[in-house]
Amino acid sequence: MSAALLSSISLVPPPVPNGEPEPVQMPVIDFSKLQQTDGSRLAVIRDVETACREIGCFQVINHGISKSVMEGALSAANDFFESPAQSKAEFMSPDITKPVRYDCSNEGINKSRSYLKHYAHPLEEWIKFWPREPPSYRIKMGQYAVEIRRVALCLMHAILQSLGLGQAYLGTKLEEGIQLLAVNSYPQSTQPGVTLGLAPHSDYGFITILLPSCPGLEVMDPKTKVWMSVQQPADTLHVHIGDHLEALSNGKYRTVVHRALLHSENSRVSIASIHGLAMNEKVRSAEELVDEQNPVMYKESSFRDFLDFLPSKETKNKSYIDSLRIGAAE
Ligand SMILES: O=C(O)CCC(=O)C(=O)O
Ligand SMILES: [Fe+2]
Repeated sequence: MSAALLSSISLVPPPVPNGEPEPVQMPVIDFSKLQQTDGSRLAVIRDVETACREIGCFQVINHGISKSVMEGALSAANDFFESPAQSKAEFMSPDITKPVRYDCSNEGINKSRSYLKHYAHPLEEWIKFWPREPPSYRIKMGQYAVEIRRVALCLMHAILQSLGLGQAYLGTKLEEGIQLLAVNSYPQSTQPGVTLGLAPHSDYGFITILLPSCPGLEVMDPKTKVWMSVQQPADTLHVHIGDHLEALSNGKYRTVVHRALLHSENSRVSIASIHGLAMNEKVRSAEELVDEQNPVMYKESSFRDFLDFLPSKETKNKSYIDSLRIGAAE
């Protein structure tokens, strides 16, 4: 492992190199207060509502995931990408329905991102497909996957409450839902100025929780369309809203357009944990959020529909969320 890469596995973000925009502090949600039953939870639910409506992302503190679990997952990710090409190659496949997929082709939006994607819930069903190299990958990534899902479920219930639907709105559908880990690797930038690692896109699910080894994530301000460089203090988790939550909320909350830039001083790994409903479960705009002024704005769709959309011709002209928006320009 290179010294540069080793030094990037730390939860203390290195200083932002000269010439790059000042990072923006995102709204902060105190996760520990969501566990309380008194007014503190309601105050945090109001903060969740404001963050989701105004910017579509927030950061979570006091989530209870230990530093060693977070660092363990980042170092397992890093060690996987550093492992011999041969052990990564076994996961290369054009079939996007495979349980584990590695891609270093830098095609499409992956300007200079290599990634490993795999399902993570239920863990016992999927972990047997995960990489054996490095030997600690399954243990460390598995621990992180379980912990981050606990946080994700609580946040998704809080988001449903913030929409006025009640935290139990979807019954057990969130618990039965999928978790997909996108484990990303970006080289250190060799060019002066901004270099794209991952081109602008939104994530398909309800929420994505991101853990990076160093800065690089940018989110688009939904009002001004200006890119904001995300500041993620040590030990926090970055959460953003995905396409299916936009659809469920009937547009009250908007999916977050984001991209990743290469860092000028470090190579970078990030782990995106994507959470949504089960593969064939259709997401619909909540009836409670539909009235004469707010007619249904989205077609119903499932994760399976998203997988079918990816290789389709339609993908070339529009994003998945655009394909769901009723009345959007064809
Ligand atoms: O690496 C990042 O910061 C972003 C990753 C991402 O957007 C994704 O995996 O969908
Ligand atoms: Fe993303």
